[in-house]
Amino acid sequence: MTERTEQAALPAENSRQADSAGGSDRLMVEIRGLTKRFGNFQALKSIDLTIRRGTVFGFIGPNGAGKSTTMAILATLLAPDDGIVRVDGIDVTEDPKEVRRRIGYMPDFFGVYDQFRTTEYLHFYGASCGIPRAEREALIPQLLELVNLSDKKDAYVDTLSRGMKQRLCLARCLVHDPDLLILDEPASGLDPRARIEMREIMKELKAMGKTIIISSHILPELAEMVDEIGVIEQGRMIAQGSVAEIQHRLQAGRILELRLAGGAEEAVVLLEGEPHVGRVMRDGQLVRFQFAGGDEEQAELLVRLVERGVRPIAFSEAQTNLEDVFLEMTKGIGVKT
Ligand SMILES: Nc1ncnc2c1ncn2[C@@H]1O[C@H](COP(=O)(O)OP(=O)(O)OP(=O)(O)O)[C@@H](O)[C@H]1O
Repeated sequence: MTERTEQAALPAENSRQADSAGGSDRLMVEIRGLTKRFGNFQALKSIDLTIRRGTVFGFIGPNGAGKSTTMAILATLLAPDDGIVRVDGIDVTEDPKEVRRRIGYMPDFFGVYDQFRTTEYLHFYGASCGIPRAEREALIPQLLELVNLSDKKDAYVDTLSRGMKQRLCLARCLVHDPDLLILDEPASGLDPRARIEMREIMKELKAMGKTIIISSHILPELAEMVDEIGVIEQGRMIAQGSVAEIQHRLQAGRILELRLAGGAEEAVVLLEGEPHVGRVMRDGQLVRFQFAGGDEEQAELLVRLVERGVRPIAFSEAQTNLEDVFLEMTKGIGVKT
């Protein structure tokens, strides 16, 4: 864990600069050659990472891979040693104040002031962001509703469950309506129900047009809510892309599934003689095989199989989940689940 103060991530004021270039193709996060050292230890080794506006980005990697360090640099809490880090086109070292206006950062530890009631807590943060009381009066009930805490508006923070405290921290991150949310393990330590709730909130935030970076070890949870993933391992980015793209890259092609009306053994023999086909596996009348060709080759393959008497009931791409991909990529490295 990196040492830092979460307070420092709060924006100095609420005033939002006029949205610059506009358009969803604009990069919300641009990281090039990012390097970070702690003494002699190199925690980040020339990381490249880009995230387009409106993307929900899952940042995954085993313990100590460098996720929190990268996120703390994006949140302007740690200084990079080398490389370029921009949020919405603004360099984190050149203009950290302007970056802070655009981000909401939720660290992987959360300090909440237990003596506050939830509403007071949000007023406190809202005030420190420079939001006038009248605006806060209208905003805070909306935020509490968004994070499903309306019924806890008068509760003392120390009476909230862990999941509720997480959601309150999330509401706090949203007080100044940031464009980019940086959420370090928002689902960690939550029970399954609380995780589902967190996932639903992420969906709402995405619908509101926020760009979100979520780090997690809870991979199936991430798979359902992210558009893209980046895998980091020992301070290096080892992959970035959509879940499907990364699966393809990892498997050097796709896994196809052929469900047959009969004749699976003959189909296996035919497939083994086909170009682009790798390992072929059979389970009854279900045949699965690795396929390194593109869509066109896949269509031609099906035509040839049918011409040679194969009778498919279904022909589709097999679903593999994000957890399989991640474990495959980080084989041999301690993975916290
Ligand atoms: N302040 C620090 N001083 C020295 N080493 C640090 C410091 N902060 C982080 N590190 C080291 O840098 C590496 C990356 O840590 P980081 O917290 O970014 O990993 P992580 O991927 O977030 O892991 P986790 O999932 O366990 O939080 C680790 O080896 C960690 O021990």
